[in-house]
Amino acid sequence: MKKGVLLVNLGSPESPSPQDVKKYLGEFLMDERVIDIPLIARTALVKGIILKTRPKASAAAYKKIWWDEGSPLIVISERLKAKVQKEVDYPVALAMRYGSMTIKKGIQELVDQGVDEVFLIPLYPQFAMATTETILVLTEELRQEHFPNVKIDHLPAFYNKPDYIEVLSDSVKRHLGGKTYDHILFSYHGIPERHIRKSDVTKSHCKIDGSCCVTPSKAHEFCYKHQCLEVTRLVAEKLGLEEGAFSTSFQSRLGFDPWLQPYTDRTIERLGLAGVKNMAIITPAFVSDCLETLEEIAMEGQELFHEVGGKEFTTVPCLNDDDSWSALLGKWINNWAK
Ligand SMILES: C=CC1=C(C)c2cc3[nH]c(cc4nc(cc5[nH]c(cc1n2)c(C)c5CCC(=O)O)C(CCC(=O)O)=C4C)c(C)c3C=C
Ligand SMILES: [Fe+2]
Ligand SMILES: [Fe+2]
Repeated sequence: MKKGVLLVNLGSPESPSPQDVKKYLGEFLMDERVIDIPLIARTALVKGIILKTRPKASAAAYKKIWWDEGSPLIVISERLKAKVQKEVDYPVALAMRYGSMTIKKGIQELVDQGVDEVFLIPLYPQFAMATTETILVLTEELRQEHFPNVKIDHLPAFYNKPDYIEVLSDSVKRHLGGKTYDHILFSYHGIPERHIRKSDVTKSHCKIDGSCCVTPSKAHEFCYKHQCLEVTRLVAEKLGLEEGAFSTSFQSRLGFDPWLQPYTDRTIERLGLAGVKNMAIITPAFVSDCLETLEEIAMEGQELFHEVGGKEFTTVPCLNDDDSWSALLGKWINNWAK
């Protein structure tokens, strides 16, 4: 069998125009694992409400972070792919869950090079139904329909792999440069609390309040909140951060359902009002910088912090195309191929 690798990230609009943003959001939010309500209600919510107002505001946000080469998330993922390719002897392709760089095209690109055994790498450290699961389900559907002779393995969520924690901690240390901060905030993309309950394989473990997340359980293999809290704990331990000098929060909520808490914007506000002058923020749910890190955190978050009396707001870049990150992916790929 000939082996190949498919890296998959979320995707981005084709351009920051309201039309392209609307098209992208339409595909993304109509995914039943992102907005997980019945089709009729989802269509009414997405097409009848969200797509009438959000594309204009989102397009303005995308314009602020767009690069000459395109969307930061796509450009960074392409740079990462090129570096991973240098680490391994197998063909590496890149696809996005939404948009024109489809998973089907990614598999086809590998098949055209003779590949019939694919290592699928969802580029998310933590499992969530809105990210890893939707990639795995769609890939399996595509395999059955178009590539029945191709074998596909995948890399599970890697949030607690010691080598990942080491690479992430080293990157954070390098970017924080030995300075001391009043507070270090680990901000993860939020999800509705309901998603946590749905992904609970035991059907009774997850209580959302966080107490369950520190009680060992089979549920943790698919519990986004547990996995986020673990990344914070493990990185804080590696960096020797003291209890109280760091915390975890969840950003980017949408709609009126309860999402994982505490919310990042309210946490930044609370920290500033409590007298924190100098804070750093790390975003380990994202492996590449994107709208949610470059605009929501580095721009909006900073503005909010200054409004409530904060002075220095340092954002740590994602792993992006760091040499140590591409080398680690190369190591995981070579281990899989053995
Ligand atoms: C119900 C809505 C959403 C869920 C659930 C959700 C989960 C989720 N998303 C990411 C990663 C990214 N999300 C990004 C953008 C983004 N996310 C949502 C909604 C949900 N995400 C929206 C509407 C948007 C678009 C922007 C906006 O209008 O606010 C991005 C950035 C993409 C880019 O082009 O830069 C990423 C990355 C994770 C990891 C996650 C669950 C764990
Ligand atoms: Fe999102
Ligand atoms: Fe939990």
